[in-house]
Amino acid sequence: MAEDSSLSSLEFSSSLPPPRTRIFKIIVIGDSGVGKTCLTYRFCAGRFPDKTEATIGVDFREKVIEIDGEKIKVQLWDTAGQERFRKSMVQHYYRNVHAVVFVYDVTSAASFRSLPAWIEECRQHALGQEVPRILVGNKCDLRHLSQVSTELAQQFADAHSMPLFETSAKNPHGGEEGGGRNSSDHVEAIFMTVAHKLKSQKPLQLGSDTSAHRCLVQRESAIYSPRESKTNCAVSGPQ
Ligand SMILES: Nc1nc2c(ncn2[C@@H]2O[C@H](COP(=O)(O)OP(=O)(O)OP(=O)(O)O)[C@@H](O)[C@H]2O)c(=O)[nH]1
Ligand SMILES: [Mg+2]
Repeated sequence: MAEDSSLSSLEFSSSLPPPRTRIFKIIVIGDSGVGKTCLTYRFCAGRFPDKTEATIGVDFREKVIEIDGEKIKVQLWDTAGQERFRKSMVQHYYRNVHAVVFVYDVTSAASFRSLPAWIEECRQHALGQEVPRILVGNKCDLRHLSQVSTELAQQFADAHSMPLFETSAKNPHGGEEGGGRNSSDHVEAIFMTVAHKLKSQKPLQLGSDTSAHRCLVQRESAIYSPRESKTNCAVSGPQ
């Protein structure tokens, strides 16, 4: 009998679900060519891609990071900047999103001027004010070609209550290629900052209502704000 009960407790413990990994869905948006694919690739693969083509629809990149002993899956949605490649996907970008990264290219004043339109798109998709937004000026390795001053970008960021990061997906340690300047933010640090912010905003909820369960019951049509979503279920692909 004693043997039986120890067997069943062994079976029970081995059938427990493995520790869950929360998913933070972060969308990266901005004009075509600003470097969204390169930035997300740099964060997830750790290097600048050899070659990129215009993104069609969306590409997903994921990286599991650890914050305070908790494993978190950062799921980056590398969206298409070209209208014709994004229009059928836009509503999926914004569904259950946890944070938004706006990207402009420091060598393109036009990409900076487009930012209000990207912010407006977020508004139209009813993104809650609690969803963190950050502003990233990319291609800082080409400072000598810069068309957007840090001061101007900072004013814009302040006006929209966003932190500003200036970086380079190509040379994330900053500065001109081969030069000595070292003023850019590291790509890794930027996404880690977002993840830290999300983690502090969404403390891990313990209890029977597990993330796996919620993911299963979450309906495609269900719209809820990330604040309501205590367990951060995110879809794993285009819906
Ligand atoms: N010098 C420099 N070039 C970059 C950097 N980031 C991206 N690029 C280049 O900019 C071009 C566009 O980069 P992508 O990452 O494909 O741009 P995107 O924003 O994803 O464009 P879409 O997919 O069309 O929306 C490519 O030729 C990249 O090599 C950077 O930090 N520095
Ligand atoms: Mg792209």
